[in-house]
Amino acid sequence: MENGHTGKHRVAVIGSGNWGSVASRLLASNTAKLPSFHDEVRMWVFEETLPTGEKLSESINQAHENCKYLPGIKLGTNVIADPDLESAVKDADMLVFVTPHQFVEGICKKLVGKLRPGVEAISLIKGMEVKMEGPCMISKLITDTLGINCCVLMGANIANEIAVEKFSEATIGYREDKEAANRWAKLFTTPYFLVSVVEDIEGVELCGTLKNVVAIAAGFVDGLDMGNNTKAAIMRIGLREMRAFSKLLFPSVRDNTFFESCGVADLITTCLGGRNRRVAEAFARNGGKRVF
Ligand SMILES: NC(=O)c1ccc[n+]([C@@H]2O[C@H](COP(=O)([O-])OP(=O)(O)OC[C@H]3O[C@@H](n4cnc5c(N)ncnc54)[C@H](O)[C@@H]3O)[C@@H](O)[C@H]2O)c1
Ligand SMILES: O=P(O)(O)OC[C@H](O)CO
Repeated sequence: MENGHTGKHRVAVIGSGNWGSVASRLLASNTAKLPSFHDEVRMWVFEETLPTGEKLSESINQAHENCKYLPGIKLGTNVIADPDLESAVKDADMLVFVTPHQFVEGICKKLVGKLRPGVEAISLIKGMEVKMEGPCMISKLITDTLGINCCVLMGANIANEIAVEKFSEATIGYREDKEAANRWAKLFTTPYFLVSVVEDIEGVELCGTLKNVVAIAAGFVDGLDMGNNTKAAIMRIGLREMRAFSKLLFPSVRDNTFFESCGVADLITTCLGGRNRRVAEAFARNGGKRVF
């Protein structure tokens, strides 16, 4: 697959929160170096007005920094913030979805009929839609709404650590199209971000989704000062339940996927340092009442 205009792939990132900004930075460092990609990474920004009165997208383009979601880190001059969704994706043939999961359906509906032919997608979103008919994976939502192939990238990836180039691993899950998955792996791999590829899209995506539930339990354990042994038990039993639940939803899910970065490693990092753990700890320490 090649982009018709220049022969180079063009990347757009849909989302500019903490992980969206870090992913854009990482991708832009690679597109600047790899000859098969156009330098520029367009990053769609859900527009906000900052306390200074400035628009977030303008501030990003001026300072090359997302002062709200990733303060203190330069994104690279080739990351261009764009508050107009249609304009952000119009030339792209590689789309990275990285918004909170609850916004994806609305975004996809706005993109119907607006994409170039042959576009490929990848989802970095850890979550699922729960509909009346049952759970729906985000990659499937993207594929069904837009009629495009969609891989997933999950892993032990606390964004603030990747922002300062601390070593991390990640797992790309794909269905059938290994060539597309390898292209994504090339685009994401850096010396500090090591990506592996597995043919188990549901397994990889469910790991990224379900570990959040276990992390909340781990946060309760911390908030109740129950100790490390109890927390380890929660993580072990949680991993076993993640596997059982995943296989119940998709019998094709592979055991080995739970030993990739997207599985046990993401579970550990989220239960140690993730936001889901933190929020649950704060809730428990506050006697089960809302903190904010
Ligand atoms: N932060 C991490 O360390 C991390 C790591 C791996 C995966 N993830 C996953 O990445 C996804 C995105 O998380 P994040 O950390 O980049 O976001 P975030 O929680 O830092 O920020 C929220 C984002 O949502 C945007 N937003 C608010 N209202 C919106 C709306 N109505 N429509 C569209 N966007 C809106 C905000 O502008 C902001 O960009 C999540 O699924 C998360 O689980 C996060
Ligand atoms: O901060 P959390 O809990 O959303 O977790 C962040 C990442 O998913 C860790 O891999």
